[in-house]
Amino acid sequence: MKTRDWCLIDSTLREGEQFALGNFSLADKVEIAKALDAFGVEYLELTTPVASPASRQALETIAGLGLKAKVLTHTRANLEDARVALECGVDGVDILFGTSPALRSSHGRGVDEIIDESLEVIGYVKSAGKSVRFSSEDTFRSDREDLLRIYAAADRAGVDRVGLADTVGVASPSAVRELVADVRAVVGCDIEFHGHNDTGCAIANAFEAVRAGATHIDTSILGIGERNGITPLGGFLARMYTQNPQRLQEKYNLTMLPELDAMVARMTGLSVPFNNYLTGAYAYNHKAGLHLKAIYVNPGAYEIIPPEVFGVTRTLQIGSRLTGRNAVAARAAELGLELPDETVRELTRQIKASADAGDLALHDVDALLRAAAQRRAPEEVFA
Ligand SMILES: CC(=O)SCCNC(=O)CCNC(=O)[C@H](O)C(C)(C)COP(=O)(O)OP(=O)(O)OC[C@H]1O[C@@H](n2cnc3c(N)ncnc32)[C@H](O)[C@@H]1OP(=O)(O)O
Ligand SMILES: O=C(O)CCC(=O)C(=O)O
Ligand SMILES: [Mg+2]
Repeated sequence: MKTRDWCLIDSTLREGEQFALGNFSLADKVEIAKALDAFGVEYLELTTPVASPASRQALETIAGLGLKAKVLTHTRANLEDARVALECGVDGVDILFGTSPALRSSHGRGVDEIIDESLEVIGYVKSAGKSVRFSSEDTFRSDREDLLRIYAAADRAGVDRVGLADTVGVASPSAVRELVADVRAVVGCDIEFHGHNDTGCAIANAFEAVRAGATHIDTSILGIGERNGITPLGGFLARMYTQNPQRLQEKYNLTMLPELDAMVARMTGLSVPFNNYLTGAYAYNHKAGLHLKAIYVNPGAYEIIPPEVFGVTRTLQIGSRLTGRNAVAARAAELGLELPDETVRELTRQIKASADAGDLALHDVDALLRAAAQRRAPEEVFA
């Protein structure tokens, strides 16, 4: 399916800092910013400089690095916050205002006040010649008419982008598709989507947003953010790779992904999750006999994305009770051993029986195969 061109706003340095363990030092932040820039993300979003002295220092430092990626910061719809943001040398300011009943009861503004205060900040940032985005926080629990009125007003005021934020992860892919299409009908500017993963839809929702006309997608490395986080960079790119592999490879240095995931894992003191998209330890592990047979013939049989595209490698787990004779024969061939079919079948039976008490490591499988080959005349073993 043809989609509008889209780009990434990586928010590891803003949403990711809101992750429980996202306590990055200045050196960490600079390392993250440089790595994401080398990867090719188009925008970096950083925490508001009014959050703390170190937040301001990080924003000034990263805005001054001369990166190719544009540096944005995320502020309230508040003139003082915007003024400080501009002082820090950012390329653009992402402002937000909660529009749902739950958030309006927290900040206390009605729709007209939200519009008035936001337009003042939009005008202020535009007059400084910088880009500005308006996002309605908790979009998917907000009244549709209010939302469209607010977005249309922001668009008329010259905002560069409007943002839809699934702040609590309640949206489904069809809800995202419908709302992005409705917003697309009332604004001419770009549309951004920010999706939380509380109900496991963050990647699918970002994907539907793009298909419905969104141009900017928020991600973070490993998906870190408030609670269980947002659309993960790697998982979203895996989804988009299936749509247009060539375009993705042109846009980003995809083989850097394992490095990015490992970097944030190290900085947060966690491991990359075992089942992580693309870079998890077992994301390219093949175990069952039927799978192994097909993989030896054609890896695409059980892989939608070749692992080398994202700089990872596949593992074939041959020493389990689920193994099959084709896998055992293929491993023997890889070792340069030629074994008759009956020997391979017998070895397969042995491996299965042993593995019932625990998987055999590959070197144990290899030892069995070599021992079987040695029991035969050398001239029969090596063709
Ligand atoms: C869904 C999200 O992730 S939104 C982004 C969240 N990011 C952050 O919160 C950044 C880190 N935050 C901070 O460091 C602090 O909250 C600060 C510096 C921004 C503000 O600190 P404080 O002045 O101490 O206020 P506090 O955090 O207690 O309360 C938030 C204030 O902002 C107001 N506010 C909330 N949203 C907005 C908004 N979109 N625009 C303007 N004001 C807002 C609230 O009404 C409240 O002010 P009030 O007490 O006068 O009603
Ligand atoms: O500003 C935005 O679009 C998103 C803010 C945010 O982090 C959220 O609503 O979850
Ligand atoms: Mg968020």
